[in-house]
Amino acid sequence: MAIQTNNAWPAFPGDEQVEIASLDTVDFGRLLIRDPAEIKKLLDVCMTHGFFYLDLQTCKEGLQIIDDEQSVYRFMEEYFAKSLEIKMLDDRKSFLHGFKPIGVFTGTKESHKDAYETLKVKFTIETWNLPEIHSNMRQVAREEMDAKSELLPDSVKAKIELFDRFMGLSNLVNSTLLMCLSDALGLTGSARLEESHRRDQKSNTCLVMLHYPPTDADSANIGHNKHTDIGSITLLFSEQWGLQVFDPETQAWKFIQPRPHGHATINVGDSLRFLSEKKLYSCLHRVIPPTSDVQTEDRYSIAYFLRPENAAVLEDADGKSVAASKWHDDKYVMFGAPHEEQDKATILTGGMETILGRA
Ligand SMILES: O=C(O)CCC(=O)C(=O)O
Ligand SMILES: [Fe+2]
Repeated sequence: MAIQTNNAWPAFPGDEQVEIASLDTVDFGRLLIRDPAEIKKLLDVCMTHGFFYLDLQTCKEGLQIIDDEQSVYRFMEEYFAKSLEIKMLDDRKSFLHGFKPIGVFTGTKESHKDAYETLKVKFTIETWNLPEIHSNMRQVAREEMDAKSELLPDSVKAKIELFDRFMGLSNLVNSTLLMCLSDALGLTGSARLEESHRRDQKSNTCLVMLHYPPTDADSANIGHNKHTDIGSITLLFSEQWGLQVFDPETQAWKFIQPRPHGHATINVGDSLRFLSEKKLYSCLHRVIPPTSDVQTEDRYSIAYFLRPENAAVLEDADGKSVAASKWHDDKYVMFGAPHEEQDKATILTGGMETILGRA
């Protein structure tokens, strides 16, 4: 469906008419109270598209995330405006911690590198997973542990209360989705999805803040290459255009319209697809400059990646058993490989290109 992008809000940067994906909206407040109809809707969208909007305006926890989302954007604007030299002090050479400069991974176009920088946050202990701890004590525990952490950037330490709350609530959203999906799939006992995302086990769950600065048409860096997400559920926020999803029906990329001030975008990742005996749909997506190869505005996005415990065993697209942590590490290595190598294996797109057609 071609949409008049000049009527869209937020405004589409540019005069071009582009295809926009029509995504369903799931109500988070209804999921929190385990509304059966909403749970069924959640399962349906995860089995058909694997990408949907989550309305966060219908409960107090959701409203708090929407508020905090704005504070995280303000933090990001300030952080990414620093010089590269300063930001590199936070480079931890890690997929889970600290700063990543532009150009580490492969871009959307042949022989181009990526056009985004990131700041990743993972706390030493995930205290929000311990509901029995009173929130004040939780805060103290967080501050004491992470004040000493060499992995956590100082600018994050300075906003620890904001990140603690935002990541705790993001975790609540993603684990609620996981529980509802287990219910909807009729899973019981050790087969429930929560059982491979246990609170006291090590995982690669983390928060990633992404910044796509303006670029020229002749830049050697472009976009965020096509991929499926590594983990189970991604909670994503952005106020700017650029995210696209591959539509198998038309075999074309479609833009996802940002819906700021109330909605998150959710997508299913490879691990959840593999854990659900491939019943759930891990969708193929990418980020490109909305105006023909030129990124005219700064784009900021916030992704909270829920991933299974490191030791969980997945059956990948080729039917091979792989530990969740190995799938994570191998996929990150593949993000940096040239297109030719990426196209030879199923890892970059979690085997979804076999199902969807080649993007
Ligand atoms: O920046 C975005 O909107 C999406 C980023 C993304 O797909 C990812 O980091 O996995
Ligand atoms: Fe992604």
